[in-house]
Amino acid sequence: MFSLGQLGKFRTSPCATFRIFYANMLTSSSSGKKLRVLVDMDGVLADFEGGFLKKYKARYPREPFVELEDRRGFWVSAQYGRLRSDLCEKAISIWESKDFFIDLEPLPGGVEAVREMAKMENTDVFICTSPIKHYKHCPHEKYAWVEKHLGHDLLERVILTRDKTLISGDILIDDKPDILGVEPKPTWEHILFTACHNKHLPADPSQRRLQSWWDDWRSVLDSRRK
Ligand SMILES: Cc1cn([C@H]2C[C@H](O)[C@@H](COP(=O)(O)O)O2)c(=O)[nH]c1=O
Ligand SMILES: [Mg+2]
Repeated sequence: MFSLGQLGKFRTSPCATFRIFYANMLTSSSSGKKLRVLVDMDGVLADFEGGFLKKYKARYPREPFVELEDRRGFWVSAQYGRLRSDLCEKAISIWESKDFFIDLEPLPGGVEAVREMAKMENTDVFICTSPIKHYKHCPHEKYAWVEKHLGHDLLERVILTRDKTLISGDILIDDKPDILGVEPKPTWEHILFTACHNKHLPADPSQRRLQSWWDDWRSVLDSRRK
């Protein structure tokens, strides 16, 4: 704030000076000083893998399946297709069904972490998630999941996109190891969130990880603050 002495040095009137001062304050807080955190949903906030396996076993009790500890690679459908070619379609039928996305359980600590981020000063948090192209249930249920677990206000912060490289942010917390799209140089640093399908990948010194929501995500955010 300015002292009265400092105000005397301004050529404009005190009222005009305060108007300029507050305008500058508003401009600087909305011009990129806040840390913008993008948080993925499936595999980061919502237990996609656990929910899939439970519903797959219930619908196809006699078919082979992959234990979560044996999961390799991001695409469930690809691994099931390698097990037996027709199982790829059976896997897809699970997440294309009504109530798949809304029924996903929250992953431990995720909802609490997002709620805390949303209250942090100088931080803007967004839920950044890719819907499936079979759009009958998924987009609606993703919004419903956010409302159910994070509350109505967080609906303002939902971004549905098939291409996360187009979204600007400082950090993207996501379980998919390779996040590609039309923008070759996304603005965010990708923090790889550990999941059953990516935990065996060799350590990559150029990519930071969060092992879970019990890991020190606050320090990761702080490390990107300007
Ligand atoms: C494993 C797997 C996932 N999907 C779909 C399901 C979700 O809508 C997205 C992943 O979204 P995220 O924002 O990257 O978490 O992909 C799929 O179509 N096939 C799969 O095998
Ligand atoms: Mg994900």
